[in-house]
Amino acid sequence: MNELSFTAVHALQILDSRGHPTVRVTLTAGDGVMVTASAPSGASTGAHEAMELRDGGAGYGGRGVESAVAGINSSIRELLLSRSWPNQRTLDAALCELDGTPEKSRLGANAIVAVSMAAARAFSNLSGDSLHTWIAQSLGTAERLPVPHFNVLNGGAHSANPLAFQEFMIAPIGASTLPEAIRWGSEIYHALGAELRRKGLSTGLGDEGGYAPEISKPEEALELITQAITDAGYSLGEGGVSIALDPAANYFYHDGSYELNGRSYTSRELSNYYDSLILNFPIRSLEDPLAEDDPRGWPELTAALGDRVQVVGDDLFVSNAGRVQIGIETAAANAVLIKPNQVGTVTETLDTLTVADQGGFTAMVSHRSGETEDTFVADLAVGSGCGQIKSGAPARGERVAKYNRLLEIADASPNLPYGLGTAGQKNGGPS
Ligand SMILES: O=C(O)[C@@H](CO)OP(=O)(O)O
Ligand SMILES: [Mg+2]
Repeated sequence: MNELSFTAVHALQILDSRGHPTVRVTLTAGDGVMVTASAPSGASTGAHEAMELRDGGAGYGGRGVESAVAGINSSIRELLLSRSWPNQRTLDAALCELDGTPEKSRLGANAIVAVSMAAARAFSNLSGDSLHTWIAQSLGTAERLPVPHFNVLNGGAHSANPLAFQEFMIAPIGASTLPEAIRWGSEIYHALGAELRRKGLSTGLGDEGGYAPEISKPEEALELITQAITDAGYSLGEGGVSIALDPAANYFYHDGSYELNGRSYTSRELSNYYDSLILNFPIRSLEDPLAEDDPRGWPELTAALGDRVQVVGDDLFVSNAGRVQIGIETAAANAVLIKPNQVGTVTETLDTLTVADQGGFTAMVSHRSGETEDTFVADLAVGSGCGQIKSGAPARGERVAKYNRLLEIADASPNLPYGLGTAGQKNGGPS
């Protein structure tokens, strides 16, 4: 196989969907082909995420995105041009070595992930395959079009409303094709808007394009969403549309207890509360139901609910293979959320997917709340064959960029299967 060489490396600052600066990089390969990637950025972050160089955040040394860009245009540029590259793993390892810190804080995880994703595009071009097929070949997986999990109602750190839970997602698991799933999602999103207008509630949006009405109880949100699903003409649950929640519990965990609905919950009480929500609503997946600093709570919750719902670690695992391995050994969850910028390179992201799969965990590929028009995660979801993606609401450019990329892939590869696949088999849904 040919090795990859580069003739130019250039980074610049662009804006993300929240209007904050972020990094875009363009690499020119030896054959003249240019590839680009941009780094997203989270608002509700795990303590163990790789560290981006970001403006204004505490603990970032005030160096900001400008230094991330400067690092790419100097030392990373020098590294990439200094030799040819046999594969992604070698290139990512060299980036990590150049950074030299465990959390990628010197060059910045935002600089490193943008370069790593652009390099993956260059390697896929060199191999003559699409990015998703190159990912599948790197992982040894079968490609699959994932079930989109549309975040139609926002709370928590992604909105100003009093709702503690961060994300209320709809998953058209009963659709038979990806285009159909996307149509269902968009129809339900509009039905929800109409429902909110009828009730005199705000149709203002949160960070991920979902509505952010002034409601405070999760049950109210779930009633509105199930009504919208029915109004749009779809059935609830298997064969129709299921619901996934990301409470992002770090953000309502204070001094050892969970503060929501005007009271305090222990982790066991919160687990019982989720149990009642699961009984009353067609919920298939619960992400970060507990805080990352509640190590005893996670295995208890997973033992109680894990045979009925997917229990996904996001802030808990931060897409880190070592942390997922511990999660598997302690049965702390049964699934992992995959965000390349949480861990910082494509190679580490793929390794985490492999560890999860080997340990019997399912995986869901995810965007960040601060996004760009980059569509890498759409290809990652297809190539990994994990069967699930979340990319916000079916509205707003930076969110639909990913769904539109999935539609493009579906159009170009009509024989790819659609659906949850093993993610459904392990968690009670149809394949
Ligand atoms: O918690 C999450 O899952 C994400 C993405 O939806 O949010 P953020 O990017 O703010 O961490
Ligand atoms: Mg999350």
